[in-house]
Amino acid sequence: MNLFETVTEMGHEQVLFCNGKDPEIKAIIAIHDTSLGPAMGATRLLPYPNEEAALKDALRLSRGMTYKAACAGIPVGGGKAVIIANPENKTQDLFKAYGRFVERLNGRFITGQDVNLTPNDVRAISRETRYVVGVEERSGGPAPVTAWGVFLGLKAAVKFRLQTQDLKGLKVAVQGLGNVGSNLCRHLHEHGSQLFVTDISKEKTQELKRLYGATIVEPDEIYSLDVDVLSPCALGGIINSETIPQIKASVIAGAANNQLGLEQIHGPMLSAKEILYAPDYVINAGGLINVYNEMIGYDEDRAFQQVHNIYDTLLEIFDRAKKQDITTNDASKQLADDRINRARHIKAMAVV
Ligand SMILES: NC(=O)C1=CN([C@@H]2O[C@H](COP(=O)(O)OP(=O)(O)OC[C@H]3O[C@@H](n4cnc5c(N)ncnc54)[C@H](O)[C@@H]3O)[C@@H](O)[C@H]2O)C=CC1
Ligand SMILES: O=C(O)CCC(=O)C(=O)O
Repeated sequence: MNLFETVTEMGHEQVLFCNGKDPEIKAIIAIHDTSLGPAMGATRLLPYPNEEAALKDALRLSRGMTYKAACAGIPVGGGKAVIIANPENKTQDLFKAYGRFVERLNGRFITGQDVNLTPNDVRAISRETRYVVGVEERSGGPAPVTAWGVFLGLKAAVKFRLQTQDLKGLKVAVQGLGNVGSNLCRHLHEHGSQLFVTDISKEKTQELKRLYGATIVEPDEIYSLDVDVLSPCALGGIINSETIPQIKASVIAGAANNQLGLEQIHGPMLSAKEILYAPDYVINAGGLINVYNEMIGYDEDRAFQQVHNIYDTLLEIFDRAKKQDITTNDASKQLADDRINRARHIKAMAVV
């Protein structure tokens, strides 16, 4: 990878390689754009196959955070961090060392809990830095709010594509029954939808069957189900050249970040199949909205009100895509770019 060419092309302001020996730490903090405010983005920990994969993840996720904040109308920028480690080897000292790197950025980057971090790990980071959000004691953790936003976004997509507001009897396939996916299933069940679920954890699928009468399917069967909606709530990159031909759902609306393998190839492939894709960083903005509210003084009513806007924002994006005959992903980028450029313009005017 040609590093400077890549970050220039993607528009990153800064990429920080955090390296330490005692305790051993390898982490990457990517700050994409701070035009709207300090960069916000949670930290994930994964045993990446190589350093390039970790860097690519950090770069793409942080860019997604810039678009997420802009589309949600939240005055923060986009950042994200990855720690390269096996979850089995994580220690409180590792997170404290990581927290010191975050602190040294002096508020340019504010982080929280993503894949493989627990509330306890976030607490360890917060011992070394003020710039942490998503602490359970303050706002209850972001996942329930994210799930509510995904539920509203799914409703908007169903309204636009299937011309109905009624979710009763709607067949929804949910991939990943973690913190977000399980809460989403609860909302869908309460609205009478029929659930088809998968997870690599048998315990989680059994629990959803017990609670909501969900039909359990194997992980590789989830794409080809004859359902109305496919809701990816596990991993990124799962909408790709291999899975798109299998998909029978006419709506994709889920929480996972970076769902499209390659945006410029797989976005148009979905359009060609008339599958309506709810851009991930728009529909899953509830977590960011929640932690932003925590940062400015938590008010649950205000946070939920801001999450409600996801419904209208998605309808606006679907409409824009239809009118201009572009992908929904490109339409959401347009919306984000408009807002970011306006903020840059106002800043430039203030300097003159
Ligand atoms: N937690 C939040 O507030 C937010 C989460 N997201 C994204 O939403 C997704 C889900 O987040 P969480 O629920 O918090 O994560 P989680 O870690 O609680 O849940 C993920 C679930 O996916 C399952 N899974 C992993 N690989 C799978 C596979 N191949 N097939 C089926 N299931 C598989 C895991 O066993 C786990 O149950 C992630 O991509 C995350 O980045 C995005 C915005 C905010
Ligand atoms: O939890 C955070 O710090 C912001 C939310 C986030 O990282 C995400 O939406 O992926």
